[in-house]
Amino acid sequence: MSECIRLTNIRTTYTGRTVLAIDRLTLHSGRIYTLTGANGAGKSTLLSHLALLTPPTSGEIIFGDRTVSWNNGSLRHLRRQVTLVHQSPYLFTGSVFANVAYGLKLRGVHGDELKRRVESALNLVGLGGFGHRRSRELSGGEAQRIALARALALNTRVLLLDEPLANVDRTTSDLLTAVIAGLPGAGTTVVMTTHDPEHAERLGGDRIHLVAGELANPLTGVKLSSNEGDELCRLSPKPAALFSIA
Ligand SMILES: Nc1ncnc2c1ncn2[C@@H]1O[C@H](COP(=O)(O)OP(=O)(O)OP(=O)(O)O)[C@@H](O)[C@H]1O
Repeated sequence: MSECIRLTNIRTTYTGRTVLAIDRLTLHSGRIYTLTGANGAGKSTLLSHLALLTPPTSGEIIFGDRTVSWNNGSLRHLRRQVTLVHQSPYLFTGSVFANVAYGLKLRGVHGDELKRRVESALNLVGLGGFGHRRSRELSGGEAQRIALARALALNTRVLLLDEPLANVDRTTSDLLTAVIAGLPGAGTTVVMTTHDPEHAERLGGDRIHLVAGELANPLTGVKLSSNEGDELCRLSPKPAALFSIA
């Protein structure tokens, strides 16, 4: 199993307060991770580092085989391999097609290839045929699915999803869960944050659980020792052992 992202000795501090302290964390290619933790545990901060949007105060991030350097042009190249879908994604005024096509066009995809990739992404989220709809006329759940389609169309190496299931009904949640669960098969590394243990269980994958900015066992809340962040799959509980669902 090849390494996709490795974090070493990460410390992130705001006004003198350490909000993230991760000695080692390794994410593998083609795996799915659910990122859990209470409000303020550091999930968004970690997601922002993984998206290469903000640097930690100290420590090292290795992306693929490259150490991330925060102040040179290579960052732009690396960022193109990561997509972050925000909890309340912004769709600009215009058609659904234009929204999904936007990032592809920036990457130089045009014509039939553009059309094919947009339609295939819309089909994946169950909204085939929605291309002509106005984005402002979508329901919240539909907008969430379009935002996911926009990310899927880019087919990046890493997909980061911030609470994609938080504001959708059960049917949409099931559909999105099935789509997300299928992504590692295509080689994508997925990290999805959630407050809801049931969502984490339904999606499966390995758990990255944070307690006050540190990696912890999702079952017990006990902080991990420094090398356990490399072995999350060993620590991730089997669903039935963790939660019972009605
Ligand atoms: N820009 C900032 N300036 C100062 N403190 C910040 C900043 N961003 C985050 N924090 C603090 O860092 C800690 C971690 O915040 P973060 O948003 O990463 O947590 P979270 O787990 O995503 O929380 P939530 O579930 O509420 O979204 C919190 O105590 C927060 O107040």
